[in-house]
Formats: sequence, C-alpha cells, structure tokens
Amino acid sequence: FEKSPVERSQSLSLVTMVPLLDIERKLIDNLNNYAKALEQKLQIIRSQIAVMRAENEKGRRDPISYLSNPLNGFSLIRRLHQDWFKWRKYLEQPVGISQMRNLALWQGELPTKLDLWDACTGIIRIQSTYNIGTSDFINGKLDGKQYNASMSSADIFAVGEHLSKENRSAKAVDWLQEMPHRLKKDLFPEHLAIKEVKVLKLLAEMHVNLKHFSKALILLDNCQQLKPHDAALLRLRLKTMDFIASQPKTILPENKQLKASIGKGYKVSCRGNSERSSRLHCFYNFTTTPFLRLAPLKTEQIGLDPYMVLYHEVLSKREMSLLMSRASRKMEVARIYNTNPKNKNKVRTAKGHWFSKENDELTRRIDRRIQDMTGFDLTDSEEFQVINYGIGGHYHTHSDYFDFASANYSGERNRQAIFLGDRIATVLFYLTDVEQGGATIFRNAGYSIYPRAGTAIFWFNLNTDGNGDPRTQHAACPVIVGSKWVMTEWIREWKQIFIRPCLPHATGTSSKLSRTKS
Ligand SMILES: O=C(O)CCC(=O)C(=O)O
Ligand SMILES: [Fe+2]
Repeated sequence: FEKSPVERSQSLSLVTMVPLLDIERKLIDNLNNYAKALEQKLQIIRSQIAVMRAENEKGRRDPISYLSNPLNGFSLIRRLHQDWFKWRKYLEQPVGISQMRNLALWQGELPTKLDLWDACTGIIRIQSTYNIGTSDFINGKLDGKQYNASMSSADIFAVGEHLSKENRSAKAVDWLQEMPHRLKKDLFPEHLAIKEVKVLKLLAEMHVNLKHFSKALILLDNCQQLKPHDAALLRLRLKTMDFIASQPKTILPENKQLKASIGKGYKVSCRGNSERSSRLHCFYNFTTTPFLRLAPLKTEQIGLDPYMVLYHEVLSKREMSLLMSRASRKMEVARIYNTNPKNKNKVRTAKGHWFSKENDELTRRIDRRIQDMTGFDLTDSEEFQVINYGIGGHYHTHSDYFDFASANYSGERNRQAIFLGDRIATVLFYLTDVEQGGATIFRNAGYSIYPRAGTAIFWFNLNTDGNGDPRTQHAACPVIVGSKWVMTEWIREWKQIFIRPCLPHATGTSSKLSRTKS
C-alpha cells in the first residue's frame, strides 16, 4: 500500500546513478576496442597499399618491357581479376561487429528519456530554488561556491531544449544564449556536435514566443547565412514577419525580462533565512525512559510551539553505513516502462527502501532507541524508510499526518487509520551530511534544519486533540551538492492512547505538546 502521503521528487537517486559510471566505462572501453579494430584494419590496408603501389609503379615505368615478361603479365591479370574482388569483400566487412552487438546489448541499462527529463527538472529546480544565475550555474558556481565542474554545450542544449518543450521560453533563452560562443570551442566530432544553426533557430523560436521579434529576426538572418536554403528557416522567418505585421501594438519592450518566478516561501526558506528564538536550550535527556539514565541523549530544542527537538549522535557511523549499503542493494534503478515524459506523474515513486523492524538486530536496536527518544509504544508503527535523493532531489511541502477528513482517504488508508491511527509523530534521521542544500524546512513554524549525519529530528504531527497540526507541514529543499540519505519512522497514534492521552487542544501551550520530553 502507499505509505507516503505525497510523491517525492522523481529523479534517479544518487546511489542508483553510481552503476551508470561503470556502464559508461564499459561503453568507452567498447568504443576503444572498436577503434583498435579499425586501426588494425587500417594498418592492413596501408601496408598492402605500399606493396601494390610499388608493383604498379614498377610496371608503369616501362609498361612494355614489364608486361613482356609473362610472370608480370599473368600477375596483373590475376590481381585485377581476383584481388580487387577480395578487397571489395574486405572493405564491406563491418569493423567491430562484437562492439556493435555490445552497444545493442547495453541499451537497456542506459538512462531513459524520462530520466533525462527528471535530471533537467532537478537542475532547473536547484537553479530557481537557490536563485543561481545561469552563467554561474553552467560554470560550476553553485550558490556562491565554485566547484571544479562545468557544463558542456551538449549539456546546456539539453536543458535549453527541455525548457523549450516545457514552454518556458524566457528561461530557455537564458540557457540557450550561453551557447553560441561555447560551440566554437567544442571538440566534438561532426555527428556529435550540436549545430550552431540548430541552437540559433531554437533561440529564435523562443524569442518569437516572447514576442521579441527583432531579436528573432537577427538570429534567423544568422541562421540563413549558415543554411541559406532551409525551408523550415524560411517558414519561421515568414511567420515572424506575419507576427510583426499583425500585432504591432502588442510588442513588449524587448529588454523587459519576463520575471522569472522567483518563488516566495519554500524557495526563500530553502535559502536559509529562518531565525531561532533565543529561549531554546540544549540539554541531556535522562528521563524519557529509564535506559537514558545510563545513556542520556544530547538534545537540542528547535522550537517549543510546535515542539521539535534534534537528537544528536543517535546513530553510529557503522549503523548509518550499514543502513545505506543494505538499502542501496535493494534499491532498484526505478525503470520506466512508459517512456513518454508526458506521463511523468504516473510513474515511479520514492527511491527508497522499507526496512522491516524485525529484520535483524540492527533495526531492532534502532527501534529500541526510538522508544528511548520518544517514550512511545512502537508496536504498530511503520517500517523504517531509507531514502536517497538524486539530482536536485527534493520533497514537496507536505504533512506527514493524513487528512482523514478529506475525500482522498478511503480504502487501504482508511483501514490503516481505523486500526493504527494517524501518524502522531515523526522521527527523521539524517544518515549523511549534505555539502550544500537539502535542508528540511517547516515554513509555517519558521524552522529549517540542515542535515547532519547521525542526528534525528523529532516532532509531533498531531495536536493533543488528535487533529493534524498544519504548522508541522514541511519540505525537503533540493540538494545542491551532496548525497542526501534520510530514514523516517512514522509513529502511529492508537498505541499511544495512555502515553499521550487526548486533550482539548490549546495553541501556545508548549508544555502539553512536549509531554514526552524529559
Ligand atoms: O528528507 C527530508 O528532509 C524530509 C523527508 C520527509 O519529510 C519525509 O520523508 O516525510
Ligand atoms: Fe515528511
């Protein structure tokens, strides 16, 4: 059954991308073998040319005397009757059949059209969330930090093309206009290179969409110089002229940049502008369960209303790496059988792995630790979900509690609700540090938390009266750089009936909300 109320970002998780590097190595080796086979063939041909040319020149120096020798005459006839026939056969023989077979064989392991679509979306999400200029982004300057990586013209064009297909013309122009001066520096062979005319034409189309007609015309003129007899270009030029003729008054001032949707709220919070109240403390929790007298928990208050704490160093390095390596073995590259990007919403859910608590000693031990952290009875609570995010991986704003009153909740979810209750609280473990981005933000509460390996956040999703607390809505900001792994534990309500009894809810009374804290 569906365990997560909201679909997470769709991109291939980072860990499922790791094997792609091996596939790429295999492909390069394969191409190298092909080149070797070609070289071998070339060598054979070249050496034979030398032999044949020597013989031919010997004959042409004095043809009559050469041919008067029957050995030479015979050989010429035989050569021209037999050898050239064999040469033809030899030249027709394809080079590197086995390498070509390999290529066909590995086709199924390569990312799909939809994977590329997801990756483009991830790139755009990072750019817009953190408000990164296109040229900075392309040159590897991400949110103020310079990395030793940059995008090739082919990479840039893929993003520009994606944006154009998504009808985001202004953004597409932003990307595509970075291309023309880069193309000249490319060392791609002819068939892999992106043609300048293709870039200029797409740019012109985007300008037409934006009603920047004179810019479009200049680009189209450049295109026509490169490809004077192209019918599609001519048609586009005529269309542009028609536009100009038919809507002279609607032309926008050309330099007026269409406002990029600089988002409020979510985006701003992801850029890390929240402040913490000075009334908050760090302390050792000795009291939630008797065990904590022996091993108190390092606790940091994030907020009192809604109540939220961080528990530091609750997982060891070994536990985290075991969880991640076990999950990555089970996490499949989520393949899409329907590769039509239009159907993107129907496919692929989170790239995670669910661990049964009864799995082994590791999961049982972590389960006991969560009991110590929360004081809750976890018998009916959910399995652990381990998640790894991909390029620009994020999770839209959502609440972990279910809105049972809404019409969406029927069938299996309703049954769970009846038997287990709602998700009264969440424990979210971070299994890795994240170099940049990837914060968990609670916009309504004004909290943002940056991932730190071994730390867990704990919060109540429900008010004391059992209703969902909308202030606990949260989102995972896009990861800029790093591999973000988290593990969630959703604690169900009914089993806590005597631990956190139902009380009328009064806002602003943090003491009630923090009943299970020390
Ligand atoms: O990854 C995060 O920071 C948040 C994850 C989350 O909200 C969830 O799994 O429900
Ligand atoms: Fe969540």
